[in-house]
Amino acid sequence: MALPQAFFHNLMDSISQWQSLTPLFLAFFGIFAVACYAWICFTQRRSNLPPGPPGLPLLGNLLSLAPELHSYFASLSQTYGPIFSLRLGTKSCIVVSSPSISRQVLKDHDITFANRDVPIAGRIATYGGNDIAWSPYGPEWRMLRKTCALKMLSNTTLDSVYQLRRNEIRKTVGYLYSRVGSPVDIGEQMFLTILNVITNMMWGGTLEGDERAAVGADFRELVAGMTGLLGKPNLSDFFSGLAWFDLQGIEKQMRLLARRFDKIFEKMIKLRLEKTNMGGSEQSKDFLQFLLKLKDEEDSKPPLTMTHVKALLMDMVVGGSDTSANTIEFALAHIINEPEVMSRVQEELDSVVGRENIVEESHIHKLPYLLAVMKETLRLHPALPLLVPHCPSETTTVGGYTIPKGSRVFVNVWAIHRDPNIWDTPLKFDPSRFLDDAKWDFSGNDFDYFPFGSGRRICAGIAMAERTFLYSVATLMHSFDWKVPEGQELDMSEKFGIVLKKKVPLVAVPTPRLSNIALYE
Ligand code: HEM
Repeated sequence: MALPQAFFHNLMDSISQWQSLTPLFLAFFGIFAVACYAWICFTQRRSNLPPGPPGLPLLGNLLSLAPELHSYFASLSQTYGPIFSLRLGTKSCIVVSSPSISRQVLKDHDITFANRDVPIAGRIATYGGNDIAWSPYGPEWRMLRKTCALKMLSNTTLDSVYQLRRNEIRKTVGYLYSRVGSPVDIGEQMFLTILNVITNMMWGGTLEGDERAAVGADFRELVAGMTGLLGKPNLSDFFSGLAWFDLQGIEKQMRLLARRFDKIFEKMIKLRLEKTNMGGSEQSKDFLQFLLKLKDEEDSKPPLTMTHVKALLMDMVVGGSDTSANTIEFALAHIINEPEVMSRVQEELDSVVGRENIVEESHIHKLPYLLAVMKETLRLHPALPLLVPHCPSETTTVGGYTIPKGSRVFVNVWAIHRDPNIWDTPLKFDPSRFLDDAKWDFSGNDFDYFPFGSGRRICAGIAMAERTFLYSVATLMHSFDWKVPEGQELDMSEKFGIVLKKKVPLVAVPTPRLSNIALYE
């Protein structure tokens, strides 16, 4: 259903439940609407906002938004240029779609734009925005980011928990071997593998067996629910006066999901504290234990509270799972779709790993073609196509236009990655473009290519994402040949959300390619 229809449908549903709307409320609403409109006209006339499509009184451009926001914004930039503005209710939104303007936002004015305009759904999901992704730029954000960088996402920590990744990926290989000849939902398998790695790093062996599998299934549903709600335009964000009514029910749904997450976190924290109190060899060195210890240290500044601890756990689960799993799913879809790419990936693996061994993480640095496949996948399908929206802490001039303090700034990295002025045959999946030119990496220094963002708010999990992708795809392509089920065709279309995903899940059939059965155990 198109967004405006869906939007109105929801709205009418909500309104129809409100049989008791009183004339007083309607009068209040009318005065409020007229006042908002007058105020917006007044401020717009005085401002030098970037150009943009004309909007309706009060609603602005809300009703013309298309569900696939990233491609819709790309098409608007063809008309209105590399920086344009939209008005969504009372909120100014700015969309940036060129390397030079992205550089101004994310590098020249990095500190000013290193803030977030936190949507209501984001605030509820993260214990009031007390996490890394939604905290405003400042000491608290710095402390949270440093804590994660040092204790969960650094190369040293990642090296020390390689065995966890290895165990999970070997379990997945074993499962796939049991499904030889049958269709497998690859995104689902990758999500569960990655989630198990992350939760293992967070709270170690706290859960075992069936209970662990049950928590995994629960998480997948919860993460999908949360990223879905985070990608939906919410009236309450665009008309703060209406937030109280939660007309689309987004706040209510998010509260339910957040409560379910919280229950799991509470349980893990309780179990971890019990184990820690038992002392001695029972103590393990997982992230949760480190956080709980840091929380009790009086000299930690700013102090780390229990709310922060839970919000960080949420960032790791929600930020780290769907992003990596969806990228792997897109990559495998392209590899399966392009026999030449599949041959080159497998030839490289055979020459570096050999068919008598299994892939180890130490191999991944010797696989330049596979790294090029990762870069090409993230060029065509950057996991966060509009990054996490930025927000200037003061009114700033960018590209000659005024960007008002508090506006929501979308950087359309998806459009830049497909710009024919930058890329030859931009819609073709061609990893070799990254072999010929080594200038593109994940550092965010080049604004032609920055799938992890750039500047202070660049992704905190790049090292983990890179290892997860390369190790998983290498293992899957080394152990199996893949094809789509008889009579089916691969559909490569995307579905927009705060995290981009495949519209149609990738289902493929594995065939073993290693002769020694022991390599699948
Ligand atoms: C293919 C995988 C991934 C991609 C493409 C990706 C991409 C991104 C992007 C584009 C941003 C926003 C940057 C900005 O706002 O300018 C971001 C933020 C973030 N990512 Fe990732 N990410 C991935 C995996 C991960 C993983 C595995 C983790 C951790 C386990 C992680 C944790 C975070 C966090 C905490 C932030 C917020 C940073 C901040 O606001 O300071 N990401 N990511």
